[in-house]
Amino acid sequence: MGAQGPDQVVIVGGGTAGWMTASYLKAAFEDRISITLVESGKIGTIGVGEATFSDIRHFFEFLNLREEDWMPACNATYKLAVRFQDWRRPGHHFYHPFEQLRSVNGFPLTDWWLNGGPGERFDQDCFVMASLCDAGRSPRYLDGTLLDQEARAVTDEPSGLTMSEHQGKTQFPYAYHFEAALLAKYLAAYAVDRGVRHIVDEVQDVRLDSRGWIDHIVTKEHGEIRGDLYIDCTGFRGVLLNKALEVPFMSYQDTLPNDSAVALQVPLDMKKLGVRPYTTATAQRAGWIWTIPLFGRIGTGYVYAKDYCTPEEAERTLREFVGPEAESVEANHIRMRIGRSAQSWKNNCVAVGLSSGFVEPLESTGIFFIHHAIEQLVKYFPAADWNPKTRDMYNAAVAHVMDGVREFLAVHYRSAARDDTQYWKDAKTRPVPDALEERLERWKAQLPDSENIFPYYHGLPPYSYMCILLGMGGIPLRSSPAVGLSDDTAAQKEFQAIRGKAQHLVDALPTHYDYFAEMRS
Ligand SMILES: Cc1cc2nc3c(=O)[nH]c(=O)nc-3n(C[C@H](O)[C@H](O)[C@H](O)COP(=O)(O)OP(=O)(O)OC[C@H]3O[C@@H](n4cnc5c(N)ncnc54)[C@H](O)[C@@H]3O)c2cc1C
Ligand SMILES: N[C@@H](Cc1c[nH]c2cc(Cl)ccc12)C(=O)O
Repeated sequence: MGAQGPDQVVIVGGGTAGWMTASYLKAAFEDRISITLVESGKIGTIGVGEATFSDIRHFFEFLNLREEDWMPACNATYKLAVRFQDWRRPGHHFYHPFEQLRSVNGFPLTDWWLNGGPGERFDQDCFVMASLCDAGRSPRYLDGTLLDQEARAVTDEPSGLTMSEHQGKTQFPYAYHFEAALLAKYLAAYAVDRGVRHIVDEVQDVRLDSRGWIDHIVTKEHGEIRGDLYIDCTGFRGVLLNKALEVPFMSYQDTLPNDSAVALQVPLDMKKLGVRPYTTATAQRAGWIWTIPLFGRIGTGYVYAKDYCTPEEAERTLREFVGPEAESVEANHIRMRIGRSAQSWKNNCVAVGLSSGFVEPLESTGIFFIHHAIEQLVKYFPAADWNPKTRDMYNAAVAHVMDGVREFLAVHYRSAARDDTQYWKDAKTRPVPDALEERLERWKAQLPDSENIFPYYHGLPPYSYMCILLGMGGIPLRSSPAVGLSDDTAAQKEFQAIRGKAQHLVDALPTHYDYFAEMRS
């Protein structure tokens, strides 16, 4: 250990979590810490074609990586929204977009929409992005400029803030789709180039000292490896935190029953078919199917609850959904551990990634959890005295993010109008996390705002809750009485402005495919 504190870091696991952590810590502390990353050559990583939050741009900025550098290497595309298909009824869709919701006279535009919006679709009337998604547009022009003046101002946003500090200040207009396994490979080169020692070997044992702290790990071929701080990035196995240090795992299964997935990577002729600029989540009999457009292929998979559907049935449903293009592609069946570790940091071990916690990928939060954990680890990096208060603050921040996202996902199922199978009927009566029942009652009286959603930072702003409640259609909502009593001229003008801007952008912007064909040429 150095004079400042722990400076020998050992990371176990070479998936997205392991390499994101190694590269970020190197960017933060350079050669003032030494990092060894051990990954098994035999135990595979999870990588299915992932979607992200927009905040991940801060990760790339921190590493000084530009889109032109990393995106082509990861088959990445832009994500303007999540499209929820068939959650209300077959044939219905709505978007949860990356776009700040406008307010008029102190009320969100959605409140005015409930009182008398111009059309049937709240997403198209209140957000420009819904029309861009329907039309398959890129958020950038072919020369790389962002879609409009307002969004350009967002790129001048203050730098050097963590994600939680950015929340509510600006809303960047897009996130990404990419192959997480390729990102891990790309970041491995970045990290090794900056001095990270990379060992391919299996950790067979974790030896503790008399206080129960990790003393060293034992590998199959490289013997003992010692460090001050150990980072567990071993995925659902939780080799260090859950197994060796016996930190219990708290399941979220009572409120979020989906525990299984079957995934396919399907090569497609994107030139012919185009590339959708959004993630699609299509409701199914016992769960939902994700469709993530990558460059040259789609990542797709059925997330389901095995209490309601067998793996064979799930694979059959997925293959029928995708069509003949998937015939020669092998399916990957995955059991998901849904919930979080009781503490993600115990003694000298911090878990990052699936070993820390995971919820089903409905709102693409896995990589957001990793990014958030790494930012918090830097913020609360231990000193020589290993002050337990630092650890406690880290554990609270990480737990809040996951518990908050758990609530947000539970809202999706509780509010979905669909009730055609036992799975969807049970979704209406399944218990929800503490305090959400009361929040739902409040939202029936007044749309969600920052005062009445989950009270700690968890990545989701109030407008995200509004989108889900308005789109899912199963919970009665009403506009504020004050909106009904007010002159709505300004609101109607705003609706018109959105429609006009959407039309202009649909006409002016290139297709999503054309943008990436140009970027790669
Ligand atoms: C079905 C599904 C869909 C998902 N979709 C999304 C999405 O759309 N968006 C998103 O943000 N996230 C998504 N995720 C989550 C995302 O894929 C993961 O968070 C991410 O890939 C990080 O995984 P990881 O690195 O924690 O674990 P893994 O990828 O499982 O890596 C574990 C690593 O630990 C190593 N290891 C394990 N045991 C040992 C040992 N004894 N010795 C040495 N090494 C060991 C393995 O070799 C491997 O390198 C999804 C996850 C699943 C399951
Ligand atoms: N901080 C997140 C929150 C967010 C705001 N809008 C959306 C939309 C979707 Cl689909 C996911 C997430 C979000 C972010 O900006 O990424």
